[in-house]
Amino acid sequence: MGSVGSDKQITGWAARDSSGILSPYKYSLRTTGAEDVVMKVLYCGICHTDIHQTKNHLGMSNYPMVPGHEVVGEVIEVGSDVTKFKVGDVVGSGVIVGCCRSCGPCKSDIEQYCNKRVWSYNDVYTDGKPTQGGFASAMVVDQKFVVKIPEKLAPEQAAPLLCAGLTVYSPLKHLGLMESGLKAGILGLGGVGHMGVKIAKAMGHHVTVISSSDKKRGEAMDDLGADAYLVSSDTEGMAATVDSLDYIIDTIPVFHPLEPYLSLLKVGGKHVIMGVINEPLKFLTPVIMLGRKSITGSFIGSMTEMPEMLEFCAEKGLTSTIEMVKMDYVNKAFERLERNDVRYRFVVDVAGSNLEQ
Ligand SMILES: NC(=O)C1=CN([C@@H]2O[C@H](COP(=O)(O)OP(=O)(O)OC[C@H]3O[C@@H](n4cnc5c(N)ncnc54)[C@H](OP(=O)(O)O)[C@@H]3O)[C@@H](O)[C@H]2O)C=CC1
Ligand SMILES: O=C/C=C/c1ccc(O)c(O)c1
Ligand SMILES: [Zn+2]
Ligand SMILES: [Zn+2]
Repeated sequence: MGSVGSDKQITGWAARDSSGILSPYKYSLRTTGAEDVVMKVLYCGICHTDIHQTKNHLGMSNYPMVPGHEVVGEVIEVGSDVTKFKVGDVVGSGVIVGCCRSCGPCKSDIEQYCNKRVWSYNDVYTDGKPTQGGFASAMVVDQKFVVKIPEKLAPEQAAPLLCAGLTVYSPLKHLGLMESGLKAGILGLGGVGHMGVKIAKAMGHHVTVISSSDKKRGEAMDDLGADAYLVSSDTEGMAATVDSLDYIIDTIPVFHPLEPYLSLLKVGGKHVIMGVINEPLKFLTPVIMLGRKSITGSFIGSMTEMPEMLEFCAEKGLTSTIEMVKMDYVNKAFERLERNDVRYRFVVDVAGSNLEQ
């Protein structure tokens, strides 16, 4: 297996243009560097960001693009200076695979905010080659950006934690929102949102799901354990919830008005924006001033928080709720995710899809 990381040709599934349609694509892995971990990809979750990127919603996409940043794999080779991992370990990697290591954010262990961050795909690595993601038979990742998957977690269910789980855990920790008894709003019950419900419940919060439809009510309450379910177009329900929430995790991936949701926050409440939205959001200033409310954003989490979040999930018995598919279903899965037809994360069984055949 030692040759896999030595400019070996592998197969991934790549988008070639903004249609976003993925098809098999052969490319070479970089030669294994001293700090590199080579993993055979086992599973990779499909995040809504993969749609934004493959369909060029942000106008910055380069093709061919192999997406996928919720990657769980088995270590098949390690570089000479790798100390944290050995062959056979089950490991994960996420959205970021590189940073400068010398700026303020890097020195403060919040390297996700490094302006020289290297994205796991649709970016250029330090060797000048394009980065490619987890919908591929293998990946090479610097050990700093690799995490061990706790044995208590099933690898396929751990995959969505590497982006969706971390994206919720990090702002709750950073904003001091981990104490029990808080009142949470989870806006948009998709991949990130469903982990929001599970993580907030595990922290002892009272969780209200705020959804665009009534379709997920039963599952949200019965399966995910939400305490309340509010449809955003239900004016009476929204009015009854005004001034009651400590925070809202906003995962809506498209333009939406903020004022109806900001009014649900208590004095001092926090609206945390997660969605990647390519047009300006607007709101009238009194809605935040007359309540000292904050609107903030948050981007994944750090590599220090990653193992902490996985351990939190393992200890609390939290897993993601997934629909597992093979790679030949990936285009259908993207299409279903885009039309809000998944409960709650697709995970591709990459190793079981025999990409190298
Ligand atoms: N900041 C960060 O670090 C991260 C950002 N993201 C971004 O967060 C967003 C959500 O990602 P993810 O959870 O994977 O996406 P999903 O598609 O899985 O979930 C989004 C949810 O938002 C709601 N929604 C979808 N379309 C609309 C619409 N037109 N109007 C109102 N509500 C809508 C739906 O919930 P319901 O049916 O309940 O209304 C849907 O399930 C994306 O923009 C993604 O790029 C993702 C990960 C990390
Ligand atoms: O899924 C994780 C990535 C989120 C993300 C946040 C901000 C941004 O500009 C992106 O391109 C992606
Ligand atoms: Zn993601
Ligand atoms: Zn940096």
